[in-house]
Amino acid sequence: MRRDVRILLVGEPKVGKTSLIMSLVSEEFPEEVPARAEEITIPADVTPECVPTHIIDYSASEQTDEELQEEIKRANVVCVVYDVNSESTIEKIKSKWIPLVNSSANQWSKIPVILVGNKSDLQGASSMESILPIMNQFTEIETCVECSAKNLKNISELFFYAQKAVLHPTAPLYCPDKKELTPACIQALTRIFNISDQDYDGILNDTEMNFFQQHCFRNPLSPEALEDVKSVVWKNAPNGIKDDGLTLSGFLFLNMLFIQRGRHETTWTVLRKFGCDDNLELIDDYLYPDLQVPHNCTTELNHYGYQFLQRIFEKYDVDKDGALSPTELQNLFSVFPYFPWSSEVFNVVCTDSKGWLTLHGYLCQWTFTAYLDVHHCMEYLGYLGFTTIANQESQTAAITVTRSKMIDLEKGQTQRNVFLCKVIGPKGTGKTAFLQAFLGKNLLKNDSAGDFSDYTLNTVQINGQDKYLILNEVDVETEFLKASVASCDVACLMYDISDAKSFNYCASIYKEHYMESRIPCLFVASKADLPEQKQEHGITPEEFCYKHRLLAPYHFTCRSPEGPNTQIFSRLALAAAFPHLNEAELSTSSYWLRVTLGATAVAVLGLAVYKALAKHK
Ligand SMILES: Nc1nc2c(ncn2[C@@H]2O[C@H](COP(=O)(O)OP(=O)(O)OP(=O)(O)O)[C@@H](O)[C@H]2O)c(=O)[nH]1
Ligand SMILES: [Ca+2]
Ligand SMILES: [Ca+2]
Ligand SMILES: [Mg+2]
Ligand SMILES: [Mg+2]
Repeated sequence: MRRDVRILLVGEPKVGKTSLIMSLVSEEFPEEVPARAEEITIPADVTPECVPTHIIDYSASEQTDEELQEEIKRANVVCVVYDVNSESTIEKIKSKWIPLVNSSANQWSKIPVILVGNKSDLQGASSMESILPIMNQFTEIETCVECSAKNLKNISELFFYAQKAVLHPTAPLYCPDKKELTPACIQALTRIFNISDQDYDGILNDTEMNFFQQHCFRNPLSPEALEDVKSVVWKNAPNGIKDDGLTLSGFLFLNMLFIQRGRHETTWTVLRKFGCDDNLELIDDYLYPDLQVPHNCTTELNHYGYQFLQRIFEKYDVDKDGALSPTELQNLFSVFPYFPWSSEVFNVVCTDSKGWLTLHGYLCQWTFTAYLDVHHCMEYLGYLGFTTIANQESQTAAITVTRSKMIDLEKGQTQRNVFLCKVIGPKGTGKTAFLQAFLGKNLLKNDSAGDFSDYTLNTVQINGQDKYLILNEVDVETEFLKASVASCDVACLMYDISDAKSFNYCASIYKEHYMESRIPCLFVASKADLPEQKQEHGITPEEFCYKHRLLAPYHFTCRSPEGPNTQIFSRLALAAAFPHLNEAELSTSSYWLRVTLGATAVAVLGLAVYKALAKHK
């Protein structure tokens, strides 16, 4: 909504423009007036809409045509004044004044016009007969009013209408020609209806209408008023009421009625409460609230966020099967201007056997967006009506910004719930298979289809609590690893047991990026079902890890009868959550490490022996 209003009065000489302004200001009719009144400003607190308002006079005897055009450009609304007793001043409305206003305004937005018939005290018959055809011809005319500067009749009304035409314009909402709401208005109101229809039965029941009323107008609706509203709709639009509640068409009808009765401000209040600007687009302040995320801090959904999102899931899971079918998901996003999630999503988080998002997968996806792209996350929450339903000032209430990781490291504990793990290794090592295994999907069995993302996300239990772990695969060959890419909560360096060159990459990545850092590291030996090749590195991976006080490489394979072993993911999460423990733990337990190192060697040997025996069969 505009923060000030500039009203310009134009019209033929001697119709009474200056007198109208003087009458408003002094509350009495001035017998003598100058040709042109000084610009006056009415302070916000004495105007009905509480917006400072400037009133500007025009006089042909004092101003040039250029000056007039300049003033029209600066005006927010133009009052074309005529004399109700003078046909020639009425004729000039369409032959001169409205074309002049239109040609001065910029081509995209027409300046609203109000027709003001002055000197009604001298009037014989009403001028309405001559005025109505003009109103029909020019849709930019908001309204017309007959008044008298002499009797002080309708003077404050005139300025009130002018103010309203600026603050609550008709044009975006309503086509006077077709006598219906504009498509943009229908779209905006439909979104509002869908958000307010909390149980998603297509009807606003009494509770939902009260909630809506409270949200928009901060006051409750009396039971009588509620019944009145419903009966007005029922009488005029019978399919506007169903099961004693308001349907979407009833809701649209009601808003049209407000507008037709000149109560635009009611519909505008509703639209603005739900974030619309004067063009019926959601305003930036609403979609992108300011949120500062300092360096070394991350963003997570908090319980307000999860509670709201779960509610939305349950609302749209109409068949209550615990998963969102494509149609259900489509409906969930019906309040969005575009579909926000690509098909990749279905390979980033868990789905059911049909490939549909379960509540768990859905919450994981939101967690993911909140962590990696918090501004989009808040934008989406805005479309979904978070502030309305959760009764919060802005979407920032759904987000927790974690404290700096430096503090976590100092204190030796973290309040974070979401951790980022980089899975780094040469191309073809099996990173994607590893990432998909985290979702319980076996790439070798073609459990998953479609586009793979470089990310997967799931929950992992740490000390009985669910934590989110994000895996992000990074090919080391394609781009030389940048420090910013290396940064994470835990690094998973992956080499291919069957490729003699692959460990070299991991070893150099480790030395370059992690050896001196406080980021815990785990080595994973992939394709553990294949015969192990001797790595072309001075020392064996086991020796390398031992030397650098790391856990021995974890052997991982997707090709085992019982499917991939997922224990590694708990290990990664644990290392991410307790980075400070790792070094200490490892240095005091080196004896035990040596034991596990030995055990691994035997296990590998065992496998090799088995393979050799199998060959001989
Ligand atoms: N009876 C009657 N006379 C009015 C009314 N309003 C203005 N007049 C008279 O009409 C004449 C012109 O009024 P102005 O206010 O000077 O008209 P204006 O439109 O400002 O004229 P310009 O500045 O020359 O363009 C004056 O004699 C006013 O007293 C009214 O409501 N009723
Ligand atoms: Ca409902
Ligand atoms: Ca469902
Ligand atoms: Mg004048
Ligand atoms: Mg890959």
